[in-house]
Amino acid sequence: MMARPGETVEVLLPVALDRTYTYRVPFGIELMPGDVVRVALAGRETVGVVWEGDGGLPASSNRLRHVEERLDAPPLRADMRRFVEWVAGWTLAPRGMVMRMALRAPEPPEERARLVYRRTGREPERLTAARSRVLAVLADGLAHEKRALVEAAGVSPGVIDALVDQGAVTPIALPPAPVAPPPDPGFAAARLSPAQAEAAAALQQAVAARRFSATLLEGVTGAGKTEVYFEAVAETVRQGGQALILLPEIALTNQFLDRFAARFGVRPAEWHSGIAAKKRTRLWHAIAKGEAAVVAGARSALFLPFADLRLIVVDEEHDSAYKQDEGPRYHARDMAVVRARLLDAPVVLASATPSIESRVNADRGRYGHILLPERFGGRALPRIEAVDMRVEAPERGRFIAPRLLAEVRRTLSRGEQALLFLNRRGYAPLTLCRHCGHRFQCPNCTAWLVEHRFRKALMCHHCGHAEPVPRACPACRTEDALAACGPGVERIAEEVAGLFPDTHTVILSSDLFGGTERLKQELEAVAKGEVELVIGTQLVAKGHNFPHLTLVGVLDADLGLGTGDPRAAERTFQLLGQVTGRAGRGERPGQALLQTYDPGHPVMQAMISGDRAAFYEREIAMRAGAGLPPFGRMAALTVSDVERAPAEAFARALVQAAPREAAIRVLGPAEAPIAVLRGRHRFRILLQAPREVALQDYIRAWLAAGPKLRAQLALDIDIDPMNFA
Ligand SMILES: Nc1ncnc2c1ncn2[C@@H]1O[C@H](COP(=O)(O)OP(=O)(O)OP(=O)(O)O)[C@@H](O)[C@H]1O
Ligand SMILES: [Zn+2]
Repeated sequence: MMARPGETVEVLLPVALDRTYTYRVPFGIELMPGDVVRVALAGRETVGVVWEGDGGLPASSNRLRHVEERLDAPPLRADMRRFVEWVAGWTLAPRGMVMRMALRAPEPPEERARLVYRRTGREPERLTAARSRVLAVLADGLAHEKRALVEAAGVSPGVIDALVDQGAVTPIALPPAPVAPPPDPGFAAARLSPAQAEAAAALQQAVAARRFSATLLEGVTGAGKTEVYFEAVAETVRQGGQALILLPEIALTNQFLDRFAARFGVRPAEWHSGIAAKKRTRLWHAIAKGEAAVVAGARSALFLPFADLRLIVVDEEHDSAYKQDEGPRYHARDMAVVRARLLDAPVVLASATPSIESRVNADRGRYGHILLPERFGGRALPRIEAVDMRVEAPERGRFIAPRLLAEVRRTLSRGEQALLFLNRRGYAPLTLCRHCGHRFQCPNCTAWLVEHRFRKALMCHHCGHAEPVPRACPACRTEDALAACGPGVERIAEEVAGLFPDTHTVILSSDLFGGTERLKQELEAVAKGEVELVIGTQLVAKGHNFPHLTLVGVLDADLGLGTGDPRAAERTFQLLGQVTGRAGRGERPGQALLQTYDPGHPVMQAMISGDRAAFYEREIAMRAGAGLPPFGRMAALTVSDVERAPAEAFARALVQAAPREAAIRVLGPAEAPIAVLRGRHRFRILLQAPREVALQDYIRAWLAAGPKLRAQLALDIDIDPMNFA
């Protein structure tokens, strides 16, 4: 509904509030929902969005502030406004905070034209040596950029300016190069296997239908799922629509971008926090104009202002990196399905190890289900065996069992690549004093400090606290008595260096010196086979294609089990499935060894037998029996305070105020497993309810009537929690 000068508009502001603010429309403009406006709030200027509500009323009060101006920005479209409402309603995050994610770069970009220089044909009044060198370069009759010209002629920029002043050279303004060159769907279509072709055809049909559909594309590791969904993307581009591909670790996936370029002739537009601000702004506006046809992005790309989004692909849909763990706590996979539904467009969820949620949706017919049960090109899945650490223990102070060591040797001697996987950064997860037993704990968190030898520091993996490793124990003052307990990847690297001193080894861990750029390079070197032995954390498990890798050794396959997380078995199954799935993707067959103290565990059994179906069946039955997601719904409320007592008292008061509702169980409060985090004491309340209960409505009503937060208290709401720490 339009609001005219003198009437009111409701404006949603990017602040932690649910409500909209009323402003008066100034003279000279009319405003519609979705318009991006600049307004003053509490003495500060801020950019907001005209929202649905009671706008369009006569502004009776003279005290009402007026809108400062409407920005020259693409309006937030109706489908995006509905999406914002939906995400806020689901996560119970303030609408303003969700809208903020949709308004990442509203200010119009500086579209600075590129200047190129050409000869006019007129001679300069005075011909110096420098000037004639420039004219010689320009003798090809083409237009050159200033920087190129300066370099080619070996002159200073002033020489070119002087030639322009004298009319010998003229600048020409070219429009800026497109921020996202168009992909060509016909560039190099892959030759698909019959199974792939069938899967691709089904997805292309879903795109052609231009209706909502959700499809689980489940294919074993190396099945070629990427090639399959690329065909759906191609179909979308052919029809003139836009496609979004979500990836969990987009900042690291040069390989993916190159594969896209091999298929479509150009790389897709990339959207993640590593993209420079200027480029992001240009991209944001290009996407709003419908110019960027394909975007590959992190979860925040869901909030991009697509003009004509007709396909969403969520690759590695099981990945827990899709859950945002601060601010609005949304799960990008689930919200991708919502966004697709609001757009009436298809969404494809791809994984070799689907989430239980998606599997259940597929089993129940809510999602389509496409299976690729075999690897591409007739390649075999790796052979997987357990190494029973109770009977095949490594030597004292070592972490690699003799059998795994022998396999590493054999692999290297054949000129193939091996990966040792341990999902733990640093050197040792615990440091203690041999003399008095003192353990190094984080001053801000209930967590042991992890020793990082390369950085020569003890670090907290929760808050980032770091301190130098002391010579003397701070408790008993004994010198040189500190002992490292347990291994991290750095310690494995030390063991390997002793055993294979001449082997080209690399550690891949998110805290590698040199950051993302270095990691990308190392990953590429691994893919090219330039590295013989890789030691890595979960970062190496994600979607990479390492054709030379034939052996994967998992040093502690039990690591993720035995936590209180209801998804512990599922997560471990996925992680082990992904990391072992890196082996044998090239010419040579692969194998994997899992070091475990519990080879009979259902997860280990599923890995060894390869009977994935049995694992899903069992896990789904267990969840159904216990009323756990996706059969029941959960929410976690975390109360925190800098002091312990008020946090606990408030959590208790909150539980006491919980309305009685037969179907909803309110558990707690209990101290959170990480009882103190970043200096805040934490108490947790868990809610469990059957699927059909509107849990958000219950929580909303409860909190509205319950005790009010005061002073340092904070309450954090997590619907469908993935993190129970
Ligand atoms: N039709 C095809 N033609 C040529 N090569 C293909 C084809 N399909 C797949 N491949 C190759 O097979 C390998 C595995 O494919 P891809 O990475 O898409 O598998 P995936 O199913 O995504 O595996 P994962 O789940 O482990 O990431 C890649 O090197 C890919 O280039
Ligand atoms: Zn800490």
